[in-house]
Amino acid sequence: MFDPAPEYPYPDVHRSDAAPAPQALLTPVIGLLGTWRGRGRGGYPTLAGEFAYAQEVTFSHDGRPFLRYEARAWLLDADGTPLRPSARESGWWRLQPDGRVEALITQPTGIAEIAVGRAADNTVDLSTHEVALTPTAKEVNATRRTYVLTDDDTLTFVHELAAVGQPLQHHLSATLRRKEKE
Ligand code: HEM
Repeated sequence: MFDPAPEYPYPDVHRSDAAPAPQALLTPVIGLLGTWRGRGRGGYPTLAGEFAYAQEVTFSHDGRPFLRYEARAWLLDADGTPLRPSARESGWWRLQPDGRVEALITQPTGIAEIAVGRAADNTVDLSTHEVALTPTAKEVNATRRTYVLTDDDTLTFVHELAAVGQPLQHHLSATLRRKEKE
């Protein structure tokens, strides 16, 4: 006979004052917990021009020393009206002693990144360790992501990209605000 399992008993939490308490290694990234939303601009030498976009980013944890990370973006026209869905990605940021971070990030465009870096002084800086591509993905060689908490409720994000034959350079910058605490 089928014995149904109970509901998953360890939900993710999006704030530092909820149970379970964040694991001690998460200390340098505690300020990121929650959902962030804002606007940015992007471009690349291979693209016709700059573009405007909006982005929503969520960090949560389940009491263990890693963050669950999710981000989705959508393009905006000159009036701020949504044009179409754009990049999405999700992954895991594994916190190590001394603020070292190992991140695994995958995208529906066939790109899987392993990035390493540090979280310290309200800044997380992640650079490519390895990129894996599905057979039909665009060529991506490296990225660099910098997240800076400029105050409790403001997160800036800069993304640099080495792809399709171009050296590492600016692809995106955004300023995000914390959504109401859940
Ligand atoms: C907020 C997130 C992002 C936004 C809004 C964004 C936006 C865009 C846009 C608008 C394009 C032009 C093609 C198109 O219209 O779809 C593009 C191209 C591209 N993006 Fe992004 N992107 C984002 C994140 C990323 C990330 C994380 C990577 C790689 C790890 C990436 C790699 C690329 C590559 C390789 C191209 C193709 C360039 C070419 O073929 O000339 N993007 N992006």
